[in-house]
Amino acid sequence: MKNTQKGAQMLIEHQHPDNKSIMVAVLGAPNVGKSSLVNYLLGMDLSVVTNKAQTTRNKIHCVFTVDRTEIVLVDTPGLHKTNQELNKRLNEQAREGVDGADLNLLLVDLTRPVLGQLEDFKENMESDKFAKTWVLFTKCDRVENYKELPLSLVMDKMQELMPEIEKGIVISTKDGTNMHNLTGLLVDEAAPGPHYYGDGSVSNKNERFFATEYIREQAFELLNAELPYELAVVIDEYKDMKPKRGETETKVKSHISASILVNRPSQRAIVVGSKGGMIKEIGTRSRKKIEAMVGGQVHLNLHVKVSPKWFKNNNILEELGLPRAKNSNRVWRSR
Ligand SMILES: Nc1nc2c(ncn2[C@@H]2O[C@H](COP(=O)(O)OP(=O)(O)OP(=O)(O)O)[C@@H](O)[C@H]2O)c(=O)[nH]1
Repeated sequence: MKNTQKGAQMLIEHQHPDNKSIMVAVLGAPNVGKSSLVNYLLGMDLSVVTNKAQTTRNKIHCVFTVDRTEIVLVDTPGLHKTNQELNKRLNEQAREGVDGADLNLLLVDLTRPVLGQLEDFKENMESDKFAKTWVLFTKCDRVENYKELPLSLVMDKMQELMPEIEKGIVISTKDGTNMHNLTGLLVDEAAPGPHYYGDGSVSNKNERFFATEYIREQAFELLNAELPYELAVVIDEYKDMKPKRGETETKVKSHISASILVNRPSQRAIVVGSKGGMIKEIGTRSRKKIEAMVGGQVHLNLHVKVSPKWFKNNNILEELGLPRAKNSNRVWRSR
């Protein structure tokens, strides 16, 4: 997906001799605040955020620049113990996220026991080798007197468990604690070289991908309990209509038909809601977000389909960008 700056000028700019870049994997357990961090640094709501665990299902490159430094954040699904096929593939996405990263940001939630989160991370990552890692202690706005916590002792223990850990930073994306500081540290850490994304892209994923994400995000927000985890969104049709003569670019209409897949017929009834109220609300909310992304009007058609055990179906998982085998879709060059 691209930002609005002119392509040719940007291609020249990305070759500038003063350019620097860094690839940063954003890792941690479900719900620790990975996507919130990415969106904060990006300055836009690109990655989906909900209060439910396991919202992010794909590794997503999110790109921003500070002066001549390009920072590529790789948002990843939360790592967790699992035997289920879908969850195994989510873990695989996170493992691929560290592949080729110059730096890992390992997020641990200050409102939960922190050492346990690190132990789980090491176990679920199934690797003994990591790039340089910084621990980000998240959600400090929710911890009274966090400054009095014995974090240097915790850091010593963490470094014993994982020697790649170089430093720890307390942050909050709610009140901005240390976010400016973190950006500066990332810029300092970047190495001289051309930008990975010189064409103005803000992500390696396209608008079609984010359309499914925003529909799923709204469904996650609006539906209760366990249902969201048995739900997926696939696009059936995505058509950009050219503006008619006299119409401005901003009036461009996209026609999107998408299906919300559920596992059982009873779930279909919940997603449709009484008199279609729930699906209508999911549609209205996600359409607004997609319109903000594409900068034009969107006509969104949503259907709910029962697709039993879709989360074990290889074809559907592949369509959702979750291949079985280790299969990196990196677009950057190695240094
Ligand atoms: N109070 C507070 N809440 C936060 C902060 N960062 C994230 N949250 C909340 O924590 C919840 C999870 O945030 P996400 O950014 O979706 O977490 P994630 O790690 O990407 O989650 P997964 O996609 O499940 O792996 C959301 O309700 C956020 O609003 C923070 O700094 N302070």
